[in-house]
Amino acid sequence: MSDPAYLSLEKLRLSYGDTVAVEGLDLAIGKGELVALLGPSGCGKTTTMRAIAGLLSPIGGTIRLDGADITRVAANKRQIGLVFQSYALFPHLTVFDNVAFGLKLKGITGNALREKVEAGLKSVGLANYAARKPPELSGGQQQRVALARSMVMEPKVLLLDEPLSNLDARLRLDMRTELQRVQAETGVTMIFVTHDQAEALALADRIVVMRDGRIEQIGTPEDIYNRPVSRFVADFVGFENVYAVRDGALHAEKGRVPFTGTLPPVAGLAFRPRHVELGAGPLSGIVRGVSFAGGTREYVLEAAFGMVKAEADAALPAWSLGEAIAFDLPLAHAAPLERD
Ligand SMILES: Nc1ncnc2c1ncn2[C@@H]1O[C@H](COP(=O)(O)OP(=O)(O)OP(=O)(O)O)[C@@H](O)[C@H]1O
Repeated sequence: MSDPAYLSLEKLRLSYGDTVAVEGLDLAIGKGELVALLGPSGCGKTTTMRAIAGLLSPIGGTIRLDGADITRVAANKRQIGLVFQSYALFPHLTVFDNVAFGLKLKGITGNALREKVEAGLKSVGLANYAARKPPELSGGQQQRVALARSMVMEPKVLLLDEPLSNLDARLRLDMRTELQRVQAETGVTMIFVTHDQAEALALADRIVVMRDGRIEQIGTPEDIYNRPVSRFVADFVGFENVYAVRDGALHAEKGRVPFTGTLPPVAGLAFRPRHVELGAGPLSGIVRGVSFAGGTREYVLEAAFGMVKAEADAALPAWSLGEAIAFDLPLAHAAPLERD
């Protein structure tokens, strides 16, 4: 990340008619960075991408790329590539002609065209598939053709909207690696949209968590995973037990958690299920759910203050439904929240 503001969004405001979808968005992305926009459905991820691509005109704010104000520059003049979740390949054209399509529009022909297309296909591991047509390819291969088609245009920024969402779990993992490799080899700046936290954590240099058209938190995957700033982010990255801190006490949905230690001056505390200590401690709950999850067993406990999600090594003897368990929420493992 050499230049922290290769692409910058400043006070960006985006709407569909009277509906404001994105409000006051500030974001600076460095050259060569791989940034994930993460958030639930409807939080404004795609809308933000459409504005960066030039497919939606902002009602306020500025977009700068490589030192130039591109807020009002037409989409096809921005040098920004776009890969959508539906690959939108031309089914009747060969893989070669699909990848060549945009280059031809730019007037590139002959050997120069062939070399670029072949290099593009090689970069996504499809050098031997040039003569096939999209229906003769797997979903993952089609996705890679779409990636090659964007990459050969040598975009300054590549936008990927849910690029892996149509792939099965196995292909998804392969494509994650593929995206990281292409990004590392070409150094292209990439922004991708996902509502899958595992995907964002695995791929991104930085994650932008969005909520209701605003940014809730920006940080490295480690920041987001270990130090969520709010209940919203904590929920999103798997802290299933989130409590508010008020008047020196811990508050859950149904009342106070009878916590004896001194609480830090924060707005909330979040505990991952695997950090709930089962079998001993000052708290107690009845087992209302137990499920085997491979290496661990997941428990839902009903305590007086509400439900608690816990996890224990599957090698340990299992507690049964209806059994009462003592447990502890160890402060040492809690993530402190700046905002509830
Ligand atoms: N064409 C449209 N006309 C009116 N409102 C729209 C339009 N497209 C999106 N919206 C609204 O704008 C808001 C943001 O939508 P957006 O598609 O950016 O969300 P998203 O985070 O990408 O969601 P998803 O993960 O479901 O794709 C939502 O409230 C949505 O209903």
